[in-house]
Amino acid sequence: MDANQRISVISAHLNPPVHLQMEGNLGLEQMKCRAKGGSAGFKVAILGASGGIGQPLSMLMKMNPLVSLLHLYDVANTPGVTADISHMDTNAVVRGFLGQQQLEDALVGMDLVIIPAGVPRKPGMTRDDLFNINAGIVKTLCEGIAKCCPKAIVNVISNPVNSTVPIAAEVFKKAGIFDPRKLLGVTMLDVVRTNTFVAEVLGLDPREVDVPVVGGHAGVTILPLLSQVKPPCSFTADETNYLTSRIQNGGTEVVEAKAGTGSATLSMAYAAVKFAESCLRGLRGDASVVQCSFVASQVTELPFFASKVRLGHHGVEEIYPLGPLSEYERAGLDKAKEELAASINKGVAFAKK
Ligand SMILES: NC(=O)c1ccc[n+]([C@@H]2O[C@H](COP(=O)([O-])OP(=O)(O)OC[C@H]3O[C@@H](n4cnc5c(N)ncnc54)[C@H](O)[C@@H]3O)[C@@H](O)[C@H]2O)c1
Ligand SMILES: O=C(O)C[C@H](O)C(=O)O
Repeated sequence: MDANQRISVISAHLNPPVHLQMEGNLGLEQMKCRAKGGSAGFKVAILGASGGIGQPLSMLMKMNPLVSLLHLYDVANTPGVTADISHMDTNAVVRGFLGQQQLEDALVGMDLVIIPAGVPRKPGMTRDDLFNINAGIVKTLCEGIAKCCPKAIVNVISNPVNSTVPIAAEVFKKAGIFDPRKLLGVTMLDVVRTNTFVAEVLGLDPREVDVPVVGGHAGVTILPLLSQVKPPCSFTADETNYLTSRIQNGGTEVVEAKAGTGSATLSMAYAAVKFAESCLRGLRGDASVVQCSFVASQVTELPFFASKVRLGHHGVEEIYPLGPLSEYERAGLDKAKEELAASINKGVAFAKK
């Protein structure tokens, strides 16, 4: 870097870097080069970065060595969050973007876009009660993605996931860029919770436990396949009932404990980073990266369904079948599919309006 460039970088840092139009002669393209630094890495945008999930998620992604450039976008408070996180002495370069007029700059060139933008539940609400506000937010953000980074992998966190993922798909179809491999609804928190609760019952370290959770991300659509638990073991009927109910109501447990101040944020940020890291490892070409996710699918007759997927260079490379189900799980699957069908249709109808 020559002296002029150094002066430009210093002056940019004296004025908090809220957007990429740097002073001096350091333009967007050069900035992207600098952001790559000496080491290879992926470019990741977080939309809704100032929120309860967005802030810890931004912090954890800044700590992730696979990330070289981190764009933090929100309609509020990104200057402060960006200034704060940018002081962490990790590799990723952080840039903030505030408000709709900076959405496109936030998205250009991104490899992975994570969307936790939108309102959370309060006690007494279902995730579907968030539809009226969050559907429009996700639609607008996905229109930006379609225009500015149509090849990016997209991780949708905003609820109701069972509807927001179909909305995103419709937006991408309308723009002519839909690639089902690249759109992933984040159901990782259900897996994280399941592993934790199962480990409690079995007296194991949760890191040793792995249970697939299929279906969707709301109430009865969250279907843990306890019969497929690793390490293999069996549960009594009471244990199965207790675990299934606790897993399906895990979100509500947090919403009620937070008593009107929001829903899961910290465990969600943890789960989102675990999932995003798997997507990045897939992009990098790591073998056998498998997670559960709500994706366009032919595993059932529904157009979207959560199940185990293998992640690779293009996103979802393979979707695994559900495997053998217990009678209890088969009954759960019927209930899950009925509710899921309605949520998917609602999302599609909204996006087609
Ligand atoms: N998929 C999951 O497992 C899961 C888990 C927890 C929460 N959630 C969902 O994630 C969403 C966010 O939850 P939270 O607790 O972080 O909420 P929050 O209210 O704390 O934060 C949401 C953020 O989104 C921003 N925002 C609003 N409109 C925006 C727009 N048009 N563009 C960009 N940003 C915008 C807000 O300014 C805010 O910073 C909720 O819908 C919640 O239900 C999903
Ligand atoms: O429960 C919620 O509303 C948030 C999230 O979907 C969760 O599962 O914690």
